[in-house]
Amino acid sequence: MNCREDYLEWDEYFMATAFLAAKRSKDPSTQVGACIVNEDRVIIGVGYNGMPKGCEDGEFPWGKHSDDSLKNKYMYVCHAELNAVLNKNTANIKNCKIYVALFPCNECAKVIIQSGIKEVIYLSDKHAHKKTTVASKKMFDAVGVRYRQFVPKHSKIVIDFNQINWDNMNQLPDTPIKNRKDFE
Ligand SMILES: Nc1nc(=O)n([C@H]2C[C@H](O)[C@@H](COP(=O)(O)O)O2)cc1CO
Ligand SMILES: [Zn+2]
Repeated sequence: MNCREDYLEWDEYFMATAFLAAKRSKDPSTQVGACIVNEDRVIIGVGYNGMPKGCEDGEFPWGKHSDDSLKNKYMYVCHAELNAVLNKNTANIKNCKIYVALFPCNECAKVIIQSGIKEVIYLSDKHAHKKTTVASKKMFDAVGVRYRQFVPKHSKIVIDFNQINWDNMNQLPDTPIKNRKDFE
């Protein structure tokens, strides 16, 4: 029997991991995820945008349009890239890659550079016109951090929790495992 052909490629897998992490975000307008991968293609850190630990939802705002900046999320929220770096489960992340849904802002660019990450793979550069993004690219270019856009082959990857209960191996019709004996 031949191997499956519709398995995820590495870039798809790591970007999908970043997007899955983003599902944890409580930000009502933009959910961002990030995934750090080492030279052996092992995931060593994942993060999403959220309030600092202990800064409770009731006390900190998720809005962004108040004239009082203390009442906007931007003062408080930790970006996905920062959390992924802080969550890393190994001391050394030199030469790692970071997969992230949005191009990193200038503050995260500093963190990425200081941590030794050498490549940024992003999906969207929708803030390319903003100075924060221009500053990020200026720093990445200066220090030789590579960046490239990930262009997905599929616009969706579906996770079906039920699929594990079906017998795909033998290409049987949608058959629950409990009825498997019927086909053996
Ligand atoms: N690279 C990024 N990583 C992130 O985690 N974020 C977060 C910060 C905010 O929580 C949200 C952006 O909010 P908004 O301005 O689109 O409503 O995404 C934003 C960017 C964009 O630079
Ligand atoms: Zn950032």
